[in-house]
Amino acid sequence: NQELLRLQRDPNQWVMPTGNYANWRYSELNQINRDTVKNLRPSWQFSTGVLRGHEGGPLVIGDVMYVHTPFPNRVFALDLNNPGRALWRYEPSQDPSVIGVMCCDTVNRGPAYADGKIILSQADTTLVALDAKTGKELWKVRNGDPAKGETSTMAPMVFGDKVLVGISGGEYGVRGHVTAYNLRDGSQAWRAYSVGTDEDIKFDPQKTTHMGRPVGANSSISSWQGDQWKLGGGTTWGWFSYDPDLNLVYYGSGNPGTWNPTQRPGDNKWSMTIFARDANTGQARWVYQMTPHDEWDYDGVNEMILVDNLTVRGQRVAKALVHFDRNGFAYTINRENGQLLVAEKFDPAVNWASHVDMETGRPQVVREFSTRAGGEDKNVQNICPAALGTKDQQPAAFSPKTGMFYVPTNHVCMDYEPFRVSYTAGQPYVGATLSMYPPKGSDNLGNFIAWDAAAGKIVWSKPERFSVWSGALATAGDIVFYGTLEGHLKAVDKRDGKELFSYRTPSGIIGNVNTFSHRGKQYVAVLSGVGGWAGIGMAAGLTNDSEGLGAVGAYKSLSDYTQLGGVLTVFALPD
Ligand SMILES: O=C(O)c1cc(C(=O)O)c2c(n1)C(=O)C(=O)c1cc(C(=O)O)[nH]c1-2
Repeated sequence: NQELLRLQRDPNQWVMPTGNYANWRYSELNQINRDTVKNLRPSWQFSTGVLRGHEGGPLVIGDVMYVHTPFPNRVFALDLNNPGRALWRYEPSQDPSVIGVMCCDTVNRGPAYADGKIILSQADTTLVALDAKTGKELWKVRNGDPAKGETSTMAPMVFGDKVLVGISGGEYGVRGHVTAYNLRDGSQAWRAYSVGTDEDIKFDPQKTTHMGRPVGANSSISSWQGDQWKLGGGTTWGWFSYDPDLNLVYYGSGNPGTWNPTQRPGDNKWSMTIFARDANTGQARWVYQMTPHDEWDYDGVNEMILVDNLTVRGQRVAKALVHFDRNGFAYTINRENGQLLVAEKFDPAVNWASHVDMETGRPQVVREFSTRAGGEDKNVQNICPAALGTKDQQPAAFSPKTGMFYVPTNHVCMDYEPFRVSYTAGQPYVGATLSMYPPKGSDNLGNFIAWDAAAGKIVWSKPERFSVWSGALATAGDIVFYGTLEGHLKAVDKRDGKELFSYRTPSGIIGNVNTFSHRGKQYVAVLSGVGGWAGIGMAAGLTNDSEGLGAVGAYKSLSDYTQLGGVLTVFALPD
């Protein structure tokens, strides 16, 4: 989209949830920097009136800030010339029964902006375009059916004249897809499934490649038993990135249907897969399946960060993609052709696989931590990472100034007991009982790390009491921001992770930090409002340790530090 290509270069604005098409979450602004950040103060705050987990962050277009909420998915257009005053408010009417089929809290990762429209993907899968000036509905379309467990939490993205959106419901046997709608009127342009026939998944058996080779005919269906692919999962609830020169969009697919691996033999393609698709047609150029035949719920949906000119073991790579997967491996890939360059653990605790075979691309699974090796109803213990991964949806930041990645991570292990389930539409299709805890010898559940994607190495690591469930922001001020589940907004030195600033906001932070400037002054904005999978105990009022798929027990003490409540805080330096 020409307008977005232009606007994403303007550091005064924040025009898409990911910062730019490459998912950098980086800003050239440097008024707030290593020396001045200690003076940062809240400038104004805004309560959203919604209690559950607030993911994503506000967009800033010109003089207007657009703030969204979890279900019921309110949107506020706030006037930056009169901070906190709403120019308009929008609240869709949605059947609240959708709340019951959202796996991991009622979160929403933010709307998209393009061509004078704000595009929101509601929990009930309605995609609605609003007039950015007035908040009036311009068009809306239904992308899925909550009665079958299809919901939405993700941020849509606009490419050219289309808006692309995915779907949630991997815990309900939903077959994932991404769908492009025409920005003009909401009519459907194309839809590509993660699993299914070559036509459904938009693969060309001869031209679409995996590890450099054509995938061949029926690559997905032949990797499933019988009709199981129809409940195959591979939902698409994470982030999109886009390379305008290659005209390719990148994203990952989630877990295969049912968490009980014994019930679904085969590689379960193309769940747990990175896709590179043509933005005009949806046709797949290349794919890479990170976790064939998943046994741990390591959804592959985390963001793909696009960087240029990396030198990996002496080889110059003009166009690379870096991805921190739930499975604990960080991948560096040639984004033109899908060639695997680096796959290394980004938490030393990761134990389910010894390494990734660089010839086949397959992780080498350690038998002791295979959840199917002992059959059903066997409790496999001390698997690291836990199902919520070494990193979940919380996005990392990239600084072109340092060439480093700044990654919010989880440091959590699990016991996993698979059991047999049968499918009923709209009912959980999980088939595993979990408990979660920190790795042996650790008492912290998270780390904030800096990562070198060419070498595949941690540069520094800063422990946090809880998982870092918020998205990072790197700036030209030589600092990196992130939020903690206790509710602190922190700024650290990009060189060594040394804490330079910490401020306690009213609730735990699972939102993504961003920055903008208005009338010559730099601001930093973040949503507080604890929740998400890590905070599901508090968000949904669950108290039994095994509830929330095992997250309730692990994060039990969170309520000693924070309480629910959505608040936007905007920070600035004193005049
Ligand atoms: O399979 C799915 O469709 C699906 C959807 C979502 C979601 O939409 O939020 C999550 C997950 N899976 C998931 O596995 C997960 O760890 C997770 C964490 C969160 C969150 O926002 O904290 N959502 C989701």
